[in-house]
Formats: sequence, structure tokens, C-alpha cells
Amino acid sequence: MSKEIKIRLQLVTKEYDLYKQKSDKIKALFRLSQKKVPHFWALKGITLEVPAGETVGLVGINGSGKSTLSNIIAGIIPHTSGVMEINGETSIIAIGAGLKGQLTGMENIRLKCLMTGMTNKQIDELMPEIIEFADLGDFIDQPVKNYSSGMKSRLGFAVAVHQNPDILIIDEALSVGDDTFYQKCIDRIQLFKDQGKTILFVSHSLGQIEKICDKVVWMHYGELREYGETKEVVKNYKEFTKWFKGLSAKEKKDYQNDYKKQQKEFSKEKLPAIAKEQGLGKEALAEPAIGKMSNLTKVMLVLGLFALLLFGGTHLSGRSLTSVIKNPASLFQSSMAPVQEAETLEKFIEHK
Ligand SMILES: Nc1ncnc2c1ncn2[C@@H]1O[C@H](COP(=O)(O)OP(=O)(O)OP(=O)(O)O)[C@@H](O)[C@H]1O
Repeated sequence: MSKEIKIRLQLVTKEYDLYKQKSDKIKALFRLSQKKVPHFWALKGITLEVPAGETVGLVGINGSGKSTLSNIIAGIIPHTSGVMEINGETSIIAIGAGLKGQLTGMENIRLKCLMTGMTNKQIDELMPEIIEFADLGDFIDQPVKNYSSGMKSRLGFAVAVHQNPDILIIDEALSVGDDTFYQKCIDRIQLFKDQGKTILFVSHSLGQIEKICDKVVWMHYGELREYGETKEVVKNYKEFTKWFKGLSAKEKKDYQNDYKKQQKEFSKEKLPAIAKEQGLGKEALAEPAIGKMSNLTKVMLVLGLFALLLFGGTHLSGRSLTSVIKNPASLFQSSMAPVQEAETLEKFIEHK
């Protein structure tokens, strides 16, 4: 019997607009600027299937699209076009991802757990176990902004592995920990594997990839260059990096510029031909609902959101509407000290 497919992607793309300034983005939205905005395609049509229970590694040189792909699968950022089918709960561990700097380690644990739908009672029961796994000592009561990247990774890992996700996505989170913590994480990943969970593992360490992964995806400048057995793909990737390292500085630069140029010049018009090449139907060219909206709908939506932010923010900040209109920046200036703010949030959460 064939295994259930946990992650199914068909021709998934990600396009970024390269605005020089934030104001250009707003002007473009309201069509106030005629300036042509350069585009960059971080993903140029990724087609991939990951069956349940497999651990798949993501390798590729810097900027090849590994984090973009894992963030899209985790639902952190939207894709531009293509079909995405994720069958199960995902949890991503990336250094500092989703952690609030002003809150303490313990408050962050509670917030992250609440966001996954756990009750305060369930969190209270699980808290000692998460704290023990993170092993941060007294730092658990310190604001996360004072943590090193290794400490943030510990906290993120501890929370994620206790959430019991179907699909665990680990983005470079193991690269910053010390040996003891690394081993603890490897043991936990092995336990996940034994439980038949699906894992996506992004790493620059081929040693880690070889140790953990059943299969490997090799990303190359927004394209999926190879997907297959770990041994085979790692061998080919090692050959490529050896060849690349052997190039002169100018040759390297030319190689990179050539690929980046292709990513800038890519367009949706090229997708039907790629779909045909990959044997995919028209549905692979689908765009998420937000991309299909007319410009008028988008403007109405932005205006609606702006009004909601203004009135909601005014209400929450306790300031008058007139004072906010006179000084909009005041909305974003906290009237409380960070510690006081954290305490308020803590009380709020406890109250719930
Ligand atoms: N918000 C953004 N706006 C514009 N371009 C972006 C944005 N985020 C990522 N990119 C670009 O998309 C490409 C892929 O980035 P991504 O972070 O996914 O690569 P990566 O393979 O994870 O790299 P690394 O190994 O360095 O972590 C890069 O060229 C990057 O500059």
C-alpha cells in the first residue's frame, strides 16, 4: 500500500518585489508611482511530494531558496502561485522564529503553546518538561532579547518538539547549539522518526543530513535541481561544491550573477511550459485567492485594514483619536516599560 502524501507541491513559486523604500510599496499599491519595480523569483516552480514518515533534507548554497520553501510549507509566508497540499499540523524550528524579544522564555513558551490551541491547564502541566528540555537555567525568566542565538534555538526546539506536530520543519536550528544540546535534539528527532512523523531538515551540514535524512532535495537558485536518495544527492552536491570552490573569484561572481539574472527575469508566462515539461495540468498554475483579487478589491481591503488598525489601535493604546491622527507614531510607542508590558501580557494570558 502506498504511503499517504504529507506534503504535495506543484509548481510552487515565490515572487518578491524589490522595492527600494517602504513608501514605494505603498505608492505602488495605490498606483501613485509609475516606477517599474524589479522582481525576484526566489522559487521558480517547485514540484515535490513527501510521503508520511520520511525525513527529507534540504541542501543548497546560500540564497538557493531553502528557507523560503520551508517557510511556505510551514504557512509563515504565502506562495505566489502553484498548488500546495499540506496534510497535517506543521511546526517550524528556526533560530528565533516567532519568539517575542520583550517576553521572557517562559512567557514565550506559554504564548507559542496558546497559539497552537493548548489550554493554560495543559501548558501548566507541560511547562516543567519544556523548561527542562530547553535547559536555560535562570535565563528562562529573562527577556528573549537577551538570549544568544543558541539559547533561542534551544527555546524554539523545546517548544516545537512538545507540540507533537505531524510535520516538523527544522531550519538550521541545530547549527548553533552546543554538543550536548545537539545530541538531545538528534535523539528527539530519532524519536519523531520512530513515531512515523514527517520531517523537513534544512542544513548546511552534510554530516547531519547524511545522519538523519532518508531523502534529500537540492535547491539551486530557486529551482529543485535534484530530489532523491540521500547518498546519491549528497554525492552530486559535494561534487558541485568542489567544482564551485575551484572557480576563480570572477568566475564565481559571473556564475552567481547569471543565475540571479534568470531569477529576476523569470515570469509567470514561463510556467505553462514548465508545467508541460513536468507533466502537470492547468491546476498547477493556480494562484492563491489574494493574488487573484482585482486592484479595486485590494485597495478596499487595505483601506478597511487601515481603518481597523486606526480604531483598534486607538482603543488599545488608550489615546484619543485626535491625538493619534495628530501623531500616528504614538500608536506604536508603548506607554509602558517593556517589563511592565510583559507583566501585563502575562496577567492577560493567565486571566484567560
Ligand atoms: N523578503 C525578501 N525580499 C526579497 N528577496 C528575498 C526576500 N527573502 C528572501 N529573498 C531572496 O530569496 C532568495 C532565497 O532566500 P532563502 O533565504 O530562501 O535562501 P536559503 O537557501 O535559505 O539561504 P541561506 O542558506 O543563506 O539561509 C535569496 O536570493 C534571497 O535574497
